[in-house]
Amino acid sequence: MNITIAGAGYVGLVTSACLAEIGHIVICFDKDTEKIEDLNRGWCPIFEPGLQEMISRNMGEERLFFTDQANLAYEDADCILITVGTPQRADGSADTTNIDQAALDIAENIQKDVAVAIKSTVPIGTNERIEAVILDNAMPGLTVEVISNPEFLREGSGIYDTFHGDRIVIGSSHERAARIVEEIYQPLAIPVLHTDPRSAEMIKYASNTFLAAKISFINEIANLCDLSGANIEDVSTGMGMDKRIGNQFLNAGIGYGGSCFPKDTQALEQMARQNDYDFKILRAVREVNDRQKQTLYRKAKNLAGNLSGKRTAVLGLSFKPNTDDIREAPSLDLIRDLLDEGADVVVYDPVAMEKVQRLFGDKISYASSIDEAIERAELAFIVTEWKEIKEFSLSKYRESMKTPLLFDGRNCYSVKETEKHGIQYVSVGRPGVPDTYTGSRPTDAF
Ligand SMILES: NC(=O)c1ccc[n+]([C@@H]2O[C@H](COP(=O)([O-])OP(=O)(O)OC[C@H]3O[C@@H](n4cnc5c(N)ncnc54)[C@H](O)[C@@H]3O)[C@@H](O)[C@H]2O)c1
Ligand SMILES: O=c1ccn([C@@H]2O[C@H](COP(=O)(O)OP(=O)(O)O[C@H]3O[C@H](CO)[C@@H](O)[C@H](O)[C@H]3O)[C@@H](O)[C@H]2O)c(=O)[nH]1
Repeated sequence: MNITIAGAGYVGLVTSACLAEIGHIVICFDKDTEKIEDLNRGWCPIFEPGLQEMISRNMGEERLFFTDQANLAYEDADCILITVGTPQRADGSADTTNIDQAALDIAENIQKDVAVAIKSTVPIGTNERIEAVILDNAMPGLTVEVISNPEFLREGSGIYDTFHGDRIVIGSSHERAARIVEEIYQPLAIPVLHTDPRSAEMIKYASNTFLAAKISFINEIANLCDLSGANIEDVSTGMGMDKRIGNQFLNAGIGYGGSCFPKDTQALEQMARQNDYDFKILRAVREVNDRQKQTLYRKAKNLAGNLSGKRTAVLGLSFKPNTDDIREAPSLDLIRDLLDEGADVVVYDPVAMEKVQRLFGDKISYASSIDEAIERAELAFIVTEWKEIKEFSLSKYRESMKTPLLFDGRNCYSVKETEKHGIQYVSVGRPGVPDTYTGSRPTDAF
C-alpha cells in the first residue's frame, strides 16, 4: 500500500518514521521546501529522542521518502494521512487553512481512489467538510473517503507513544477507508475504537482538555498547600493511589505549555461559544494556568524584592524535557516578566537555546552549561525538569551563586536536602518557605 503523509512537522515526521519502521513505504510531503531539503540531506529539523536515527535508517532502506512536490506525493497514494498544523486564530479557534489547502492539493493530484485520514486536531465537523472539498475538486468518478484518526502522542516520547499507544481512534462512516487505516496500524497491536467522525474529533479535544484540567486542578491544590502547610507531593501520591483518579498528570508546577494544551483548550472553549454554551470549567482551566505561569515570578518578587539589575538564571526553556519545542513554554512568560522588571537574565537549556535566541536576541545572555548560568547569580529558576537539571548538584548552587536563592517550578529537589545545603529554596505546594520570607504568605503570590 502506498502511504503519503501530508506535513513534515512533529506529528508527520514521527508518524512517517514509525510507519516506515514497521515496514510500510511512506512518502512524507511538506510545502516547506527548506525543510524537505534538510530532510533529504539527512538532517532532522526537530529534536526528538531516536527520531533522527529512525529517519536515516528508513531512508537508507528506501522505505521513507521526502518531497515538496504535491503531484509526486499524491498521485499514487492509496492512503493519505494529514498531519498539517492547525494553529490558533486570534479569537482562540482552530485555524484549518492548512487542512483546506492540503485538501485542494490532494484533489488536484490524486489519480485513483484514496482513503484520507485526518490526524491533525480539528474542530467538530471538519472531516465531513473536508471530504466534500476534496470530492468537489477532484477528477469525477474517483472515490475519496475521509476519516478522522486523531493523534495522541506526546512530544519527547513520540516514538514510544506511537508503538505503545493506549488506543487508536477511527471515526468513520466509510467501512473501506476505516479498514485501510486499521490495516496500516495493525502491526502495532493497539486497541482500536471505531466511532463516527464527530465523536472522534471530540475525543481528541476532550482528552487534551481533561488532562489540562487535571493539571490546573492539582496546581490549585498545590497553591492551597502552600497557604495551609500541606505537602502537594504526598497529596498527589495519596490521590493517585485511587485507581479512579489515576496517578498521572498530577505533578504540580509552573503550568502547562506546549503546542497542544493551550491551543486546544481555547479552541474547545471557542467551539462551545459558537454553540452558545458556557463551558465554565474550561475557562477556569485556562485562567488557572495563566496565573500559575506567574506564580514563581510573584514568589520571587515577594522574597527578593526589586529584581532590577539582579543576575537571574533561568534553567530549562523547552515546554517539557526531551524536546526543543518552546511553543507556549512557561519559560517565555517568566523571561518576559523578568525583563520587564529589569533583571539581568541568563538562560540555559540543553537543546532549545537557538529557538529562544531567535525570540529574545541580545536582551538576555545564553550560558553553555548550568554552571555558567548560575555563576554569580542572585536568583535561579528551574522551569523545565531536564534530567541534567534535576540531577544538578545542590552544593554547586551554594558555591556558585552570589546568593543561593532557588525557585523551582518542577519540584526537582527534596526540601530537606536544600535546607541541608543552606539554599533558600521555594518550590510549588511544599512546606519550607525560608525564614527570610518577607511577606506573610500573601495570597497575591498566586
Ligand atoms: N505536536 C504534538 O505533539 C501533537 C500531538 C498530537 C496532535 N497534534 C496535532 O497535529 C497537528 C500537527 O501538529 P505538529 O505539532 O506536528 O505541527 P507542526 O507545526 O510541527 O507541523 C506542521 C507541518 O505542516 C506543514 N504544512 C502546512 N500546510 C501544509 C500543506 N498544505 N501541505 C503539506 N504540509 C503542510 C508545515 O509546513 C509544517 O511542517 C496539529 O493539528 C496538532 O494539534 C500535535
Ligand atoms: O503532571 C503534569 C503533566 C504535564 N504537565 C505539563 O503539561 C504540558 C504538556 O505535557 P505533555 O502532555 O506531556 O506533552 P504534549 O506533548 O503537549 O502532549 C499533550 O498534547 C498532545 C498534542 O495534542 C497530545 O497528543 C498528548 O496526548 C498530550 O499529552 C507540559 O508543559 C508539562 O510540563 C504538568 O505540568 N504536570
